[in-house]
Parts: sequence; structure tokens; C-alpha cells
Amino acid sequence: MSAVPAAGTPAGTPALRLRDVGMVFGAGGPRPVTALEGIDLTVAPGELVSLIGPSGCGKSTLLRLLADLLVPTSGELQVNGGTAAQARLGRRYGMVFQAATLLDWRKVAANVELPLVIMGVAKAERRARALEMLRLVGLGDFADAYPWQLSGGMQQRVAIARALAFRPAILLMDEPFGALDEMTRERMQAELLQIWRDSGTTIVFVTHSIPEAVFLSTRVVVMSPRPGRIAEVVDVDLPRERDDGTREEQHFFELTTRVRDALRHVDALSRAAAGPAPA
Ligand SMILES: Nc1ncnc2c1ncn2[C@@H]1O[C@H](COP(=O)(O)OP(=O)(O)OP(=O)(O)O)[C@@H](O)[C@H]1O
Repeated sequence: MSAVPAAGTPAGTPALRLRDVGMVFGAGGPRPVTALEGIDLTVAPGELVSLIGPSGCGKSTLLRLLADLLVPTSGELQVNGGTAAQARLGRRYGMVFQAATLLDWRKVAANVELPLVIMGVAKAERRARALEMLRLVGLGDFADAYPWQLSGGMQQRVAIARALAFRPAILLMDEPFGALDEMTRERMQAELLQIWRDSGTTIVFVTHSIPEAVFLSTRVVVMSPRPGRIAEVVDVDLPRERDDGTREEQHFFELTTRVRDALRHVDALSRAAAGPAPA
């Protein structure tokens, strides 16, 4: 399976390009909240970029802007050289959230087929693609199970299969493994990397976990709060083939330390901006 580039997109066009993007909630009202300010970021096709930062720094807001669920109040945002709205209407996005949000009364394959039903894909092709995606996430034998018969990790794999079923060029993932136990989480990370390498999909991944960000990403974007900005971008110069041994490597440790230091710096700055703690 490979992600289909947008028709007519010239070679070299970034998957995502943000120029001085800002987002103010309640602009013009009595209590505007500046969630994002001056965001500059370019993501090449096939990259896997993680967003990490303290709670409230605007990670989910940024993801929602990319998905065209919100419109920036300033700056310019391009997806595959077009607008986010064009990308949404062209079904360029797949989305995965912390909760798998499966329909309990539909079997696993029927859940994966749902976006294809909405797109009007013929029944036989729908079924074939759903089974292909379920095999990709290691659930080929569970097509006829109901979601409530699966573990949390398996349900999340179904959600990933569903997001990949219409071959999105861009996969947006908001803490997709946040609710899983540590071992399942590490297994899911390895599976996601495999899917990413096989599919060529561009992925933007929100996480609170430093090792998860480094293990998965080509770059880690460290964000600072109030207002949300990009504080630092850490290039993850590990080979794309990664496994459990990668987590034990000296360079992996150095990269996690670099991200941790950036987050500490962000934390110190936001504490200083908040002023002294009340006596
Ligand atoms: N619909 C909204 N209306 C008003 N303010 C909002 C809205 N959505 C988000 N915000 C504010 O924007 C800021 C960024 O929120 P956002 O959810 O993007 O942060 P986050 O980094 O994803 O946080 P977390 O890590 O806790 O999920 C916060 O101050 C939040 O209160």
C-alpha cells in the first residue's frame, strides 16, 4: 500500500507548510485565548513529526488546524500545496485519537469500512481494503469480531486500520497510545513504524512521552505554552529501521536527553513568565 499524492502536486511540494500561523480563540471577545503564535513548520512527504510540550501548549489545536477542523486566525497553512479545506474535501487525512471511537455494534471489518461507505466505495472493494488494512495492523483474524471483544491495544489498531483504509496522504494522531500499558505501547510504536515505512504516509503525532517521540520520529517539535510556539526542533538522525534494540543505544539516549533539556528550558521559561508562586 502506498499513500497517493494529491493529483497534480509538483514534486518537492511539502506535505505541510505553516507560515507564521496563529490561533486565537474568542478573538474580539472579552477573554481571547492565544493558543498558537508564529508557528513556522515545513514537513516533507513521508516524514513522521512528533509534537511534544506541556499541557495547553497548543498541540491538539495545531493538529486541528492541519485537519481543517479549525481555521487559523493568522498566517498561512498549506497541505500538499493547497489549502487544508481542499485536503479535507479530497480526503487526504486520516485521524486517530486517544480513544479508538469504534462502533460497538459493527464488527471490526465493518468499522474499518465505514469511511469507505461514506466515500461510496463499492462493497467488494471496501471489504478487500478493510481486510488488507487489518492484516497490516496484525488483526487479519479479527475481521468478524466485535470491538468489545478486543483489548485496548487491538481496538487502537482497528482505529489505525480505519484511518489508513482510504489511503490518506497524511495521518494525524493525537496521543493514540496514551491510554495503553507500557509494553503494549512499545509494541504499537514498532507496528506504527512498520506501517509508516510500508505506506509512505506523512504522520504528525502528538505525544507526552519523550522516548515515544524519539523512537517514532524523523523530527521532534518541542512546543512552549502561553502562547503556544515552537521552542526547538530536534532532528532524530536514527535510521528509519528501528527496533527494541534502538531504545538501548547511546544515541537514542542522547536524543531523549536533548528533548528533555528543551522541555526543561520551556518549563523554566513558563514558570518565570508566570511570576513567583504566592506565599
Ligand atoms: N475551543 C476552544 N476555546 C477556547 N480555548 C481553547 C479551545 N481549545 C483549546 N483552547 C485553549 O488553547 C490552548 C491550547 O489547547 P490545546 O488543547 O491545543 O493544548 P494541548 O497542548 O493539546 O494540551 P494537552 O497536552 O493538555 O492535550 C489552551 O489554553 C486551551 O485552553
